[in-house]
Amino acid sequence: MSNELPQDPSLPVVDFASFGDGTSSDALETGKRLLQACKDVGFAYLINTGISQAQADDMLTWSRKFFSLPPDIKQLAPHPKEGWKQRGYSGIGVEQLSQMVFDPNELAAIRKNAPDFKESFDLGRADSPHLENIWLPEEHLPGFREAALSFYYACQSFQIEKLLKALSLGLGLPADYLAQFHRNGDNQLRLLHYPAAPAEVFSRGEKGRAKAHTDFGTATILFQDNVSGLEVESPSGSGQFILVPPIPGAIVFNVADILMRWSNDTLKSTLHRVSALVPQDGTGMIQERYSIPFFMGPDVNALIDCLPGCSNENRPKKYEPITAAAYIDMRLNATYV
Ligand SMILES: O=C(O)CCC(=O)C(=O)O
Ligand SMILES: [Fe+2]
Repeated sequence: MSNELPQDPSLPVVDFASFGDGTSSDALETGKRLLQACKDVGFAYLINTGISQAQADDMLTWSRKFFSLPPDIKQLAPHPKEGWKQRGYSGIGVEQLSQMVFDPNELAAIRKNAPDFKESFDLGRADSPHLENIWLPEEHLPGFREAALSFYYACQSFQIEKLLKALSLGLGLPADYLAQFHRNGDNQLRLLHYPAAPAEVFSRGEKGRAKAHTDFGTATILFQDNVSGLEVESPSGSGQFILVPPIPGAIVFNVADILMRWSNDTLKSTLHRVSALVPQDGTGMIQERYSIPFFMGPDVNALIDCLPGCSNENRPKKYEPITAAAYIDMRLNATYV
């Protein structure tokens, strides 16, 4: 796999080339480096993960094919109404507004309410007892199901065999420590498509790509096509956002909210967003963008209690233990009030 690393990448780079099965001193070094990135920024570029750029490109090509299908076909795999059932196809938010709003207050209200201008398809493991995948009838896109599941399992293998081990080692814990809370594979692969649109609909705030947010689960890895847009809040505390452009061969990693709580806020779940960047091609159009996050979550019955080594006299435990299920319920209730 080729890594054309820029001179001064905007995030720390963590190299898994010599991680092996997580037992060597090199593996410990990788874990420490990853942990430092989690403390400093909450984000990193990962290279030599074992998931090749060719695999990611192949999945991005499937994603393009999927989203190019007619809307009524995509609707044959509809996302359930219950927001927590993260499976199947979600269409682009219904357009809410006229192009002719100039009142600043009205515009501010619209900006706040404008749905993200994107469509998505979610899937998980094939054998979940409580959350089944929702597929298109196979004849509409033969091979899609198999390709998507195989990519899902490639991400999960990296998660279990390397990433959670590296995090555990970095935290000074046995390599398999975090994996024991991730036995059921409650993860989610999301194909995302941000359609092209004229630049002014973004600059006027009528459409956005993804508003600033943190992710819910343990951690996320993200594959992007070659259209930039992901931005991460600067650790300087200035409130500014740093562009995280795609680097061929590199995967973007971030800590999510459960891991931040679990680590007594030692590791950071950092705000990030997707902006519509105006290309310098004079067309005035914002290019479409495809990305694929893999959201990792602990088993629903896992007890999220301060990890060993993350609290002491000077840094007392901030949070009560909570099961992952109760935590997620709490967050969803806060979102949909
Ligand atoms: O599309 C991207 O690059 C990031 C998406 C994201 O942050 C999310 O879906 O949580
Ligand atoms: Fe995110």
